[in-house]
Amino acid sequence: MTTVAGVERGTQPTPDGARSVALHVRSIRKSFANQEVLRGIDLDVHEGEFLTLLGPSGSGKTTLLRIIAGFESHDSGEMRLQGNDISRLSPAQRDLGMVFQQYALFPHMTVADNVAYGLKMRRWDSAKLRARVEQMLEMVGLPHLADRKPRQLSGGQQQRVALARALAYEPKLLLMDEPLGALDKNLRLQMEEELRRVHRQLGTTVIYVTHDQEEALALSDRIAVMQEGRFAGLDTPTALYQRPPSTFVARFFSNANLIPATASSDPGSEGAVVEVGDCRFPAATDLRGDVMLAVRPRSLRPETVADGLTIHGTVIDSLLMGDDRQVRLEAAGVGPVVARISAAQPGEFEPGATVTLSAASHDITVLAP
Ligand SMILES: Nc1ncnc2c1ncn2[C@@H]1O[C@H](COP(=O)(O)OP(=O)(O)OP(=O)(O)O)[C@@H](O)[C@H]1O
Repeated sequence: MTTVAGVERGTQPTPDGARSVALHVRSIRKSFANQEVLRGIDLDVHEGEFLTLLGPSGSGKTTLLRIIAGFESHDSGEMRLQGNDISRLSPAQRDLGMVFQQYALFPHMTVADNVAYGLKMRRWDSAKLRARVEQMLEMVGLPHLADRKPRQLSGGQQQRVALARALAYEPKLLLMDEPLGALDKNLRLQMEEELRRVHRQLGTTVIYVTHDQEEALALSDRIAVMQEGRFAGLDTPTALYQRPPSTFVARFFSNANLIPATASSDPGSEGAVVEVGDCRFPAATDLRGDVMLAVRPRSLRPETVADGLTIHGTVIDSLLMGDDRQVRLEAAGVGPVVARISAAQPGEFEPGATVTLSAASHDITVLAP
């Protein structure tokens, strides 16, 4: 029952068919020395959901995760885990799984003992414990390294052990803060696949922190985009990417170009018409007056369209990126614009070249400025 956005993946419906809420967060506020870093966070994470907190440095992601974990107190608001108020519980009482970038393994213990640690703390009997450790090491592909010490492992292998350790006792909720941040790109992609597979297999509810859009896109059922202590958007990756709710999300999440325009009522229809320079096209929006058009680099193509935005510009630079070419141009009446065009596309895209690019109206989101 996996969908494109993966929303249904691994979730456990309640008898009435709705997905039950694992973590319920309402109106969480937090200030440090008069600076408000969380400004009223509302969030319901569903059973089995993989939810990512995505945002620039300082937007409050780690603070929110630490408050959920119990390492940090909140000033006001409420938090319930599977219906129970956890606000006053210590981190140990909350019993959550955690994988942090800096959350090191115990160096003096073997890999197997690291994975067994949480099970011993919970007094699992030894036969059950051994079977579980074996199963978890199997799951992360490291059964042959059970007797090694952490220093004898690569960074990626250490993160796999950390994941196995956090998941071993089937926590109600797994919190992960930039767990792949220290890994190189290839290893990160490999670990993303691994995380997706493990999540599908176990159906654990996960809250994941990252500032990397691609990582968030690859992993998440839903993404909460954080901006200065608030959610600027909370939706499936596809919805946020294709229909960003604000200019901040458009820029941060899909690297969209933001192009000033004017929207007015279309005398010929119920809808609106958007004007940029001498280009006019119908648009799906209730906004009128000054607006901002969000146009993703990939939506701009070297062709003309009947309904949409057409821009003429001079190429400033052109960068080959594998199958794509990233072209930056200065467009007449619009300003700087970035387009991402197939490298196989014939045509002149070298600096100084004059080009015409268009985006179809259905690929353009009209936003309040
Ligand atoms: N213990 C603290 N004392 C004072 N200020 C803090 C403390 N912890 C965090 N802050 C401030 O709160 C704000 C949010 O920090 P937080 O670490 O939650 O952001 P973040 O989105 O996780 O950033 P990053 O991606 O850089 O980790 C920042 O301005 C930070 O300086």
